[in-house]
Amino acid sequence: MSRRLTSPARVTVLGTGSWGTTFGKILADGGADVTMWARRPELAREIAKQHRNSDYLPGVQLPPNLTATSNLAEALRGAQQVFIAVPSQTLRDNLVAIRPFLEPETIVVSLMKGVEKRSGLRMSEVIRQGLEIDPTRIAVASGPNLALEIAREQPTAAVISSVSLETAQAVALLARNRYFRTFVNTDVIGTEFGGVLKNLIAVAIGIVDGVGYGENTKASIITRGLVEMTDFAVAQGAQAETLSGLAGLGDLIATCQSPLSRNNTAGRLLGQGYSFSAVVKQMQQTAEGLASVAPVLELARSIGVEMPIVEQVKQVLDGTLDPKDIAPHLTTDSDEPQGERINDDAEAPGGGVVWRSIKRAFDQLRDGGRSPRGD
Ligand SMILES: NC(=O)C1=CN([C@@H]2O[C@H](COP(=O)(O)OP(=O)(O)OC[C@H]3O[C@@H](n4cnc5c(N)ncnc54)[C@H](O)[C@@H]3O)[C@@H](O)[C@H]2O)C=CC1
Ligand SMILES: O=C(CO)COP(=O)(O)O
Repeated sequence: MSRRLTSPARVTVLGTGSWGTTFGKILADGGADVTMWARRPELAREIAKQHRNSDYLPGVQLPPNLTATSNLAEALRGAQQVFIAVPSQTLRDNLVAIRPFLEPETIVVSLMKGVEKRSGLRMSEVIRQGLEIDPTRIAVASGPNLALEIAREQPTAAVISSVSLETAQAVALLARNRYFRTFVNTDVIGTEFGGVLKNLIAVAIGIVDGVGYGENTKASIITRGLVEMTDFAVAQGAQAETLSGLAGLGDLIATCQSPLSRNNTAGRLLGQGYSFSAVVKQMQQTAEGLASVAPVLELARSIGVEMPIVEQVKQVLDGTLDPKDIAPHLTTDSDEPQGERINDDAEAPGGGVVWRSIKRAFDQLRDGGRSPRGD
C-alpha cells in the first residue's frame, strides 16, 4: 500500500467572518493545514480551542487541522497561499499590516466580491498595488458560494482565476474537496466583476421582493441584469463566456434566490420601506453591493455602458426612487422599442456583445483614446 510522503500544504486565511471561516474549512477538509487570522483574540481562541465560530457559523464544527491566531506575523509565517476575506473597503488598510510578513513566494487569493469605493479598483488590483507583487502571484475565487450552505457541506462549485494558469491550478488543487469543486480560468476581470455585479442585481431582486412583486418581475430583472453585467464586464476587458459561467450566471442565481444572501436581504429591507441608513444599521454582516453601486456606475458612465437596473438601485438607496417604481423595463429614454440586447443593433454583424465592444472601442478612440482596462 502506498503512503503519502509529502507533508500537507500550509495555508492562511485572513478574516474569520462567514466566508473566511467557511473557506478555511474547505481548505482544511481538502487536506491543507490551515491557520486563520482573526482580529479579535477571543474569536481566535474559540476557533483554535473549540473548533467553532458561533457568531458567524452557528452549529458548524470546524476540522481539527484548522487553527486560529490574532497574531498576523504568526498567521502568515510559512504560508504557501494566503486567502483574504475581509470587507472590501477595509482591504487596503489590511494590506499595509500584511505586507511586512508576506513571504516572497506566497500566492495571495482574494475571496472578496466588492470594488474599492474611492478608486473603483477590483480587489486583485488593490492587492497588486498594496503588496506590490506580480499579478502572477495573485488569484481570485468566485462562484455560487453562500457560506452557510457550504459550511454545512452542501455541494457546490467555484472558479479560481489568475492571469497565470499555473497559479490558478495550484490554488484550485488545494481549494477543493468532496463538497467543493473548483474550475480554473485566466479571465480575472470577468471572474471578479461577476461577483461584484451580481450583488447589485441581488439588491434589486431584494427590493422587488420587499415590495411584494412576483416571479415575472424577478425573472425579468435577473435576465436583464445579466445583460447589464455582461455588457459592463466585456467593456472592461472580460470575456463574455465568463459571465455565463459560475462566477456570473451561477452566482447571480444563487444570490438572487437565497434569503441567506446579505445583498438580497438588504434589498428586501429597502423594498419594505426602510431607509438606507436604517438598513445599514440592521445589517450584521457585510453586504458589498451597497458600497459597490456608486463606483460601478461611475465606471459604467466613463466607458459609455448603460446599466438601467443598477441606476435604479442607486436611486432607491439615495431615496429618490420609490421601490415600487423599480422596473426591468426602464431601460432607455427612447420611445422606440429596443432590441432585447442593450444597445443592440439588429443589423450588426454577429449582434450583441462583440459588436458593442467594437463599437465602444471605436467611440472611445474618437473621444480621445480612453480604452477598456486590461488586467
Ligand atoms: N458570506 C458569503 O457567503 C460570501 C462572502 N463573500 C465575500 O467575502 C468577503 C467577506 O465577507 P464575509 O466573510 O461574508 O463577511 P462577514 O461580515 O461575515 O465577515 C467579515 C469579517 O471581516 C472582519 N472585519 C471587519 N472589519 C475589518 C477590518 N477593518 N479589518 C479586518 N477585518 C475586518 C469582521 O470582523 C469579520 O470577521 C466579502 O467581500 C463578501 O462579498 C464571497 C462569497 C461568499
Ligand atoms: O457571494 C455570495 C454567494 O456567492 C454571498 O452573497 P451575499 O454577500 O449577498 O451574502
